[in-house]
Amino acid sequence: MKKYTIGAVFTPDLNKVLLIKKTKPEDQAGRLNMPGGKIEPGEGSLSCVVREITEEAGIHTDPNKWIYAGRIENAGGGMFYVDIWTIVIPWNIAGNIESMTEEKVGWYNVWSLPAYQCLPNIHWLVPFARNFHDQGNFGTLVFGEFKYQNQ
Ligand SMILES: Nc1nc2c([nH]c(=O)n2[C@H]2C[C@H](O)[C@@H](COP(=O)(O)OP(=O)(O)OP(=O)(O)O)O2)c(=O)[nH]1
Repeated sequence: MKKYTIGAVFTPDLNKVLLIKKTKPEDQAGRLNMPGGKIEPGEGSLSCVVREITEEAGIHTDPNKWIYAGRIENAGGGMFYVDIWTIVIPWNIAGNIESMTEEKVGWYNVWSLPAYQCLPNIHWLVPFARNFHDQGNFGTLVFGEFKYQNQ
């Protein structure tokens, strides 16, 4: 079973999301995704997302501030899952993001994500994750478990 995390990181105004230009795996190369990566043996899902954001964007995030948003997995389960985490970070930390690997990180306007550059499910994962922080939308919060059809 392959286990991954991705982190939806927002600025305090909820207008910008942190995305990374992927170079791997092959099906993601050249496209924008949220930062994240593989959960190491013995590592917790939350620890993984905190570590990956540091490794990829050079910022430390408070583990207590992350919200678990849901999980996407293959239909039937057993092959892989991706845990989705989300956080709002303070402006002074948002201003300090830095690409730590060849995969460049940057802030993107949530209202005008570049259509063809993003992984397809980014277009629903971003508003889904954003909803957890949007006080205007309290009461409509939906938690999820989303399964993909087996290929
Ligand atoms: N948005 C989105 N992300 C996905 C999907 N499937 C999937 O694996 N991911 C994410 C989870 C991981 O962050 C990343 C795949 O891991 P990776 O190739 O970048 O990293 P890796 O396994 O080498 O792990 P690491 O070296 O960064 O720890 O893609 C998906 O369907 N949608």
